[in-house]
Amino acid sequence: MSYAILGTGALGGYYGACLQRSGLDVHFLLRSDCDRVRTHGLVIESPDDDFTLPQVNAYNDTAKMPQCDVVVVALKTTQNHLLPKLLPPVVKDDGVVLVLQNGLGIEAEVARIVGNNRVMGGLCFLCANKVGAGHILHLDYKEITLGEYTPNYLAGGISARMRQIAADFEGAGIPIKLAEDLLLARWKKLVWNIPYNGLSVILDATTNELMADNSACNLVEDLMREVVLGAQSQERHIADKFLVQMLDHTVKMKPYRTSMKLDYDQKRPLELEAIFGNPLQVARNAGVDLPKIATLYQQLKFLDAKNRQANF
Ligand SMILES: NC(=O)C1=CN([C@@H]2O[C@H](COP(=O)(O)OP(=O)(O)OC[C@H]3O[C@@H](n4cnc5c(N)ncnc54)[C@H](OP(=O)(O)O)[C@@H]3O)[C@@H](O)[C@H]2O)C=CC1
Ligand SMILES: CC(C)(CO)C(=O)C(=O)O
Repeated sequence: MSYAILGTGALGGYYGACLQRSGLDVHFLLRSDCDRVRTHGLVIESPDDDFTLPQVNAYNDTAKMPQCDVVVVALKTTQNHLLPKLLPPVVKDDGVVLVLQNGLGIEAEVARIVGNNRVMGGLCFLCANKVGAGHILHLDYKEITLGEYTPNYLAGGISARMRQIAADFEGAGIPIKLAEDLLLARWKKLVWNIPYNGLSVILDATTNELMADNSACNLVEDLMREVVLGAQSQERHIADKFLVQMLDHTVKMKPYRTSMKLDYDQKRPLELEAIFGNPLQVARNAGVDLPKIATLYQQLKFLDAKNRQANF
């Protein structure tokens, strides 16, 4: 299958480069780095092994890209207002859009653009940063959980095309899990993203600093429990042992500045609606308030606005 990568930053650059290295036909959409990457290619630094792709198919416009079987959305969700223009030229009629972004409800937005049958979601447990033009630093982890999108997020089961995409990624060295229920998988990812992304900004802390402090750790757990309530409001159940696993995982993780903290430090817009606003809204629509998450969201909105004003 052919792959289009929309947004060749940390996540798109890393996975796209792995796919190309494994021999697949990959096409990269870039913004500021396009000229540089067209002439010098992509550089990946990774604890697994460093590699360079001296030549890649680089574009600055999806209208110039070939139509692809799998179109990976790897922009920040703050750029998703561009998707109605970016997606239609690049997805084959029988192709699929694979949303690899963090957050909730994005597949439904994409389905409104390309149709209900052409959307899949993926949750990436990856720690990677873009450190220069066409230069990606992969720090830790890389597993992706794939799930089919269906209208209203009913459990979509395991499809043949999920298996095909999984085989391509696995062939490129990326471990894949297949989820029968994308919505459950998305809420499970929020168990990590809501506390750690939010608190890393509010408390100006790395993951290890949060885990080393009792009161911060208690707050992480309280927030995780509210995410579980949010999931319950959508009839999705997350067991306590999953929370324990996430806490454990984070203690063992290399000290990490979350993607939201990196955005904040670089005065880029924060992915607040996808990670906080949408989950709060769907829970509220089901009659469930999540007060600690709502407080975190309000504080983050303030800091995000102030941070970006200071940018001008
Ligand atoms: N990084 C990680 O380890 C993880 C990230 N995620 C999620 O993945 C998503 C992507 O994050 P991440 O890769 O870190 O973000 P990055 O900012 O590193 O990458 C996004 C890329 O999109 C490019 N871009 C933005 N607008 C356009 C446009 N109009 N046309 C072409 N390219 C554009 C940016 O270009 P430019 O360089 O010019 O700004 C940037 O390189 C987010 O939802 C994030 O939450 C999830 C798990 C882990
Ligand atoms: C869980 C983690 C660290 C990696 O996937 C992440 O999603 C983030 O930093 O936003």
